[in-house]
Amino acid sequence: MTSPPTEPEPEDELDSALTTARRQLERAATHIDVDPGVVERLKYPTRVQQVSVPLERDDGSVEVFTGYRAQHDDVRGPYKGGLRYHPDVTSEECIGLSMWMTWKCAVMDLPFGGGKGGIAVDPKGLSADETERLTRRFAEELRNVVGPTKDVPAPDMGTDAQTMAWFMDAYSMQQGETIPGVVTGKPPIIGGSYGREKAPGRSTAIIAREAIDYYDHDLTDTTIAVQGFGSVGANAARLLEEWGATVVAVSDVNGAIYDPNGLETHAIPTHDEEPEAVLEQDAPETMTNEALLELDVDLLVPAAVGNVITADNADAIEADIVVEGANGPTTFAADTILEERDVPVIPDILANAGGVTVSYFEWLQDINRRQWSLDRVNDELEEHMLDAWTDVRTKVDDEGLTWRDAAYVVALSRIAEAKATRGLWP
Ligand SMILES: NC(=O)C1=CN([C@@H]2O[C@H](COP(=O)(O)OP(=O)(O)OC[C@H]3O[C@@H](n4cnc5c(N)ncnc54)[C@H](OP(=O)(O)O)[C@@H]3O)[C@@H](O)[C@H]2O)C=CC1
Ligand SMILES: O=C(O)CCC(=O)C(=O)O
Repeated sequence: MTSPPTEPEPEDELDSALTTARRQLERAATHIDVDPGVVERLKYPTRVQQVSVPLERDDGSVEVFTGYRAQHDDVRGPYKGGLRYHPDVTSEECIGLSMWMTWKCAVMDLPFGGGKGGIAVDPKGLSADETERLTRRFAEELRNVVGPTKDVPAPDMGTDAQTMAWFMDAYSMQQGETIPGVVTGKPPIIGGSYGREKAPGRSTAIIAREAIDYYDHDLTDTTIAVQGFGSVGANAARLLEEWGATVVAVSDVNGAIYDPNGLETHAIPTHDEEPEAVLEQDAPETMTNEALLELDVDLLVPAAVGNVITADNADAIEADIVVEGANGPTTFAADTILEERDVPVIPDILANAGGVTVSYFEWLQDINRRQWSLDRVNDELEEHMLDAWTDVRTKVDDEGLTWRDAAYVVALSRIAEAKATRGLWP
């Protein structure tokens, strides 16, 4: 078994999502009795499909973008995970993110494995028509690797319900029949689930609420800073405010607004409603994203991009609790520093798992051609999140693990047992 590095290493260059995911896996594996062969297999994806996606721009010129779909592991069910449109998308990033999806689905006990993909493109530089053409061509290029029983994409950064609608339509046209279950996160009118869009923010809020209670804080007396005001951050911030917390700071890519008396988060447009609008709102103070992370608040929710809490700023984090809304916001080295400083970090694979959980509900609805009410979705989500929280919390309490190690141990035990039961062929 590999020993985890004990000392944080300097981070001249930040680790890729893949390196971080592998280091987290190796560390977690030291806490359970797991076949080293299983751990070795889990360090690698089953496959990564790389495709060229040509796009005819609105001016008639042609540009070729690179797209990926990483499929990490499917021992527990079809690959599952989002499609990201962002300039920084790479093969390595998709593999790391697909590994996190494998653990996320397992920690939630969903019958899925992990996948992730995307296109290296700035979606803000595309018209709606261009985004549609790009998405349809991407669906065409991925036609052989996706499908309701193979690999089921969903929204992630830079994609949304409309993107999924185009993807589903293109795939259905290729197959000659309507197949809603090829993607989740679609609009409800074509088989999407009510509540999917807000689900990762909702689960982040639910887990934050439980963590606040666990550490003997009172939600109505809690100050919160949220980085990123998109699908995850805005919905988490708004719910936590509805539940009585004081959201003192939120941000978008350009910076943050701060009000020590609390912001009215429902009055601030989300990324979906109006990108880059946060700094235009009335607030007593503005600050950088870096300063937001270092605010002296009870709870910090990084909900934008990866690698924002690093060895360089981990010592300056003043929050009592960190709940990860984004995927991979904390580097491996920063995790170690925060552990030494007794700052609990509730990991992404638990906190933001509401998205994939409601995606699972959507997949069930599509297979059964039934639609659940929003109340049913939210009730079932609450139940699933509390079950997963209890599983992870029990490991924290009984074995003294960090929250991330505990979540990994829950996930890895389920995956390892499934692999042992199915065996390695040939
Ligand atoms: N959508 C989903 O279903 C799920 C998403 N996640 C993860 O949550 C994170 C956010 O995703 P999502 O909410 O969907 O994304 P969105 O695209 O909806 O929103 C992203 C938000 O982050 C802001 N942002 C972008 N770059 C930066 C930056 N460098 N610094 C600070 N803020 C920035 C954007 O600002 P602006 O408006 O100015 O562009 C926007 O407010 C990602 O890590 C994603 O993988 C996790 C689970 C599910
Ligand atoms: O809903 C899904 O299938 C995946 C969402 C996702 O990409 C994530 O949780 O990071």
